Amino acid sequence: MKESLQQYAIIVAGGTGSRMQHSLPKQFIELAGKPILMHTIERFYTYNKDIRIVVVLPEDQLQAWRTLCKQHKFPVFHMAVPGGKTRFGSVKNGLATIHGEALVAVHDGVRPFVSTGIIKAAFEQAAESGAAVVAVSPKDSIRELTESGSQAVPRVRYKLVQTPQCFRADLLRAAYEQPEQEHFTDDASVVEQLGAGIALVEGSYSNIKITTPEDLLLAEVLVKQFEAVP
Ligand SMILES: Nc1ccn([C@@H]2O[C@H](COP(=O)(O)OP(=O)(O)OP(=O)(O)O)[C@@H](O)[C@H]2O)c(=O)n1
Ligand SMILES: C[C@](O)(CO)[C@H](O)COP(=O)(O)O
Repeated sequence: MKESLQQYAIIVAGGTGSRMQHSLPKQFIELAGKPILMHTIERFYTYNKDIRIVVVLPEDQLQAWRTLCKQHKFPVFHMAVPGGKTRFGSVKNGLATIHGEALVAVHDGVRPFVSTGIIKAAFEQAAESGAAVVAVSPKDSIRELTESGSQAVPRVRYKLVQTPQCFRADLLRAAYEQPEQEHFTDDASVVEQLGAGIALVEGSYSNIKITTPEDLLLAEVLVKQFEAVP
């Protein structure tokens, strides 16, 4: 039987959160008494106590993060590294700390409501096929913008992509050797550029990316439900 590979999580939290219009980068805003980023890290540790966690932070926040971890007596061991100007640069910096054969999940630091079941399913699929991405079906109708206005498109042909996005480490490394391109909005788009197939794993409508102020209101509700039924 093949031994299972070491699992890593790169939790990207190197952004400024401009759309949140808050005085703090959104990953540090407190939810139920601790920064959003701590909730996110805990999800991966709850899933697997042996996972190795790499947290990517804005360079000027590294010291502040260490202080926050001390203040909150945050128990989860992790490596913290400085981010890049873009998400692509931040993932690349996180990936540079990972060597050898492994499975790597890339997850947004501002998606604290990912379930352990989804993390498990994404890792299992990546172990089988090399690349797996969590996604949900759209609930709204979709229109594509055209030169003359817009046009309805069949929504059954679309998925909304979330994180975690899990990959065999060698595939992810090769992908992030490529020069950054404008259409690289997530890790799957970078890996796909190599010609690799991407498997989809069912996500959850609770696995929101906290992006704009109204997401914080929703997060206040979700965190209560999540703490009751993790
Ligand atoms: N240079 C960057 C930009 C983004 N991210 C991370 O990627 C995730 C998803 O990005 P997004 O929600 O866009 O975060 P921000 O870039 O911080 O937000 P905004 O675009 O509103 O400024 C976040 O956890 C964010 O911290 C990162 O690690 N490094
Ligand atoms: C990676 C991602 O969360 C998948 O939905 C998304 O692409 C991030 O986009 P953002 O513009 O960096 O928030």
